Amino acid sequence: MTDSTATASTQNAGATSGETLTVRDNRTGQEYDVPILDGAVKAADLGKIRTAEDAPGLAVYDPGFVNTASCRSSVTFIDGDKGILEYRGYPIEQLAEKSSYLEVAYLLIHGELPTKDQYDTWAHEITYHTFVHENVRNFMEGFRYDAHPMGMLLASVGALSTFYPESRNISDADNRHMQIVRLIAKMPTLGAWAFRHAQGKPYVYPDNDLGYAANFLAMLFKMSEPKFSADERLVRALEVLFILHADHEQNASTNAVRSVGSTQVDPYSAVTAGIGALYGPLHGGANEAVLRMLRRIGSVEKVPEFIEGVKNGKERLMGFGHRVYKNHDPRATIIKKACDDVFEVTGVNPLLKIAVELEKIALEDEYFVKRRLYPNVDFYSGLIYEALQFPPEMFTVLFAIPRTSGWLAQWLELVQDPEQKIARPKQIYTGHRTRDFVPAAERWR
Ligand SMILES: CC(=O)SCCNC(=O)CCNC(=O)[C@H](O)C(C)(C)COP(=O)(O)OP(=O)(O)OC[C@H]1O[C@@H](n2cnc3c(N)ncnc32)[C@H](O)[C@@H]1OP(=O)(O)O
Ligand SMILES: O=C([O-])CC(=O)C(=O)O
Repeated sequence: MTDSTATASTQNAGATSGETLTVRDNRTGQEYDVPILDGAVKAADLGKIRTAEDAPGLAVYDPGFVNTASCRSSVTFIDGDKGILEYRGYPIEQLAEKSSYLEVAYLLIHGELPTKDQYDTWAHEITYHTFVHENVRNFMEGFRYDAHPMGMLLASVGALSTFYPESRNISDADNRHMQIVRLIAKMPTLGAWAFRHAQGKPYVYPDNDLGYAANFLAMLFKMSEPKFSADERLVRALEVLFILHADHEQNASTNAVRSVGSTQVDPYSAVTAGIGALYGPLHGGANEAVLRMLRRIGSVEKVPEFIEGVKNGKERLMGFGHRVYKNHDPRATIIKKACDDVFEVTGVNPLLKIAVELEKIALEDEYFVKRRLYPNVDFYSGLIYEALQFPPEMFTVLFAIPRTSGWLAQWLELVQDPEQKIARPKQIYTGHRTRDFVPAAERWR
């Protein structure tokens, strides 16, 4: 039993469909009878008793992993009911206010805040690995003019693995460190090039004299909008967004990184899987979807009608709801405040009014209250990105870049974990059983 506070009765081992399994919570002494379905017990039915040992001989059926802990981790702590998020024990509010993205990346990867020397070495390493091989650049130039930047990023990160074949040796600590540095360093370069590609503009090389976020902005906007690399308030706003997006325990993309990483593949391939998962509109792609939704709604007057559509199941309120946060997402609160700082420089994004009205109506509406749906990290971030003149297609790239440090921290934890096994879930088979094959010539006669 891995959960020290709860055990289950094993008296029903070997039970089959239609029967029930009795599980006992040792903390409360309470016993539950849970139904057995096709040789499995629904994890949701097990309540607080969640380990596979609770149902000996049976699979635990848990679509979407609502009640399944896939790993032990010391990277990020979330209390979804209280709206608490901590990286390595440090509250997100303090990190967003007082730290820098590179310091947070160091913290996530190494587990502790850096000393001055450690930070200087780390920042130097990251800064001097921002350049990307010219053949990757040529590869990126081959994409269609309207290629989605997330698709370009995904493919380019996958391609990087071929430039560093030594990255397949994941048992060597120095080698692992080198790939972690390379990935964190090169993501902004690849992201900026994907953006320039869509704009039909020449790619801009990294400037090693600039900090992480400032360098990224320079590669994006140099020649067209130099003010974005100059205004410190905007650089800081981007830095804060990077900190807020750096990690979020076992979200879908991190789970993808861990799942692929569990095969002991190189970290570029594992992170590529994470980028693919993040691209989806129910995950990181929601920030792009929110902006498109706000534009489609068009005015504050149309908000009630839109909300009705959501309640009738015709629409989904993008940027709302979360698997873990059932009270509020602390990142959304910080981002909403950051909007004010950014809009002071750029002018207010007119879509803000629609977003605020959506939140106001939703938070008073029984549908959302009952389901405990609140704005998540993606609800307000797009408004800042748009004020910084990013097109919506870039929003998820702006998520993927900082999430790379979190993915890699979790990957590192995974490959160093002696309990780690290849991720290979069971299934509940619902198809045909053995039947005789009839050759095509006979079937089509
Ligand atoms: C960085 C991130 O990934 S943050 C999340 C970004 N994603 C989004 O913003 C997309 C919109 N939100 C959603 O789709 C969901 O809330 C998710 C994917 C984030 C979480 O999904 P789950 O934990 O599986 O919740 P689930 O889909 O079971 O929702 C529970 C109930 O709330 C409803 N619901 C959940 N989110 C929403 C929403 N945004 N709008 C309308 N209804 C919603 C569901 O329809 C369901 O209702 P029901 O019980 O009547 O069937
Ligand atoms: O944790 C989740 O499910 C999604 C999320 O908020 C994130 O990845 O930042």
